[in-house]
Amino acid sequence: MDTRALSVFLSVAETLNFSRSGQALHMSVSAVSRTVARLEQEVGQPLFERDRRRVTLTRAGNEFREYARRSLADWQQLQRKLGSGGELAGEVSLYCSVTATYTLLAPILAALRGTHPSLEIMMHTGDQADGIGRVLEGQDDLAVTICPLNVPPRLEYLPLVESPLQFCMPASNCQVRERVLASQDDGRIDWEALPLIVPERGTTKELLDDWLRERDVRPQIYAQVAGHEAIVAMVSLGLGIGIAPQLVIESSGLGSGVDTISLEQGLPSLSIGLAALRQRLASPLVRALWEVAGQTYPDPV
Ligand SMILES: CC(=O)[C@](C)(O)C(=O)O
Repeated sequence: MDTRALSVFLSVAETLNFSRSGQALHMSVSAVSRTVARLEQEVGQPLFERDRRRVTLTRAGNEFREYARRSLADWQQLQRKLGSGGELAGEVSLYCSVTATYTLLAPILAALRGTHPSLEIMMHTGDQADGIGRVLEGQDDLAVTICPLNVPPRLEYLPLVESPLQFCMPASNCQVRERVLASQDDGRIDWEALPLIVPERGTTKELLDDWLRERDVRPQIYAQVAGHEAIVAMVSLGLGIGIAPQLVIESSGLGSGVDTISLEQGLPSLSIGLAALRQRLASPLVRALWEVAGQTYPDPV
């Protein structure tokens, strides 16, 4: 984009004097004339009328002045947005669970501060199960989420880490724990006798439902909860057994409050990663975060 030519034109449109504009722009009069002549060629019409006494704008020149002002203003705005030296600047909105902010995301954001210091993250936290819906509806550019069983075609998914989905029980002595331990001694857990704290919605709920159905277990649901952190918290209080990704159990700060229940045929491992609309990945800002995330976790399996 030849913004220089537009600036020269705007100066002449202002001074209506080629030599005065030349002086102001530190250009020779002939260079100013050549620049204007080139623009007139591109437009296909004269922009100025010149006679020996004065210079005036033609009608096309007046129109072109509006265009040149708009273009230069847009260009300057874009430059400001991109920061000096073409650096990416602007906001990306990201949805994730509280756990994801201080586990998965912490190293990604640290890397971003080095590579793209003017990229700002607008973070929204909540149940990771809502991430896919929020991205599909355009509420957020990106979400950290467990890979859905079926990735919608409009969506791109970038796996970052794997974490096994685990059953967990209270770590301190209580009725629930005693019952789990007693039934474990018999070699099998009586699932129907244990209060179960389960996810309200999302992939982990679907996986648990499948797991229970395959074993013909009709569980006693104690509570349906939004967010794995809430499940772990309730389990640590002795209210029941629950499920959560190992990552959430380990980093909950309540880690010592819950124990994982080891099973021969437990729940499947989960892929946790980033989701975005394909279309949104065309934005350089969204793409930058995506790429830095991929570099931060190069080997997700
Ligand atoms: C998907 C995700 O962000 C976690 C950390 O696994 C979760 O919150 O469940």
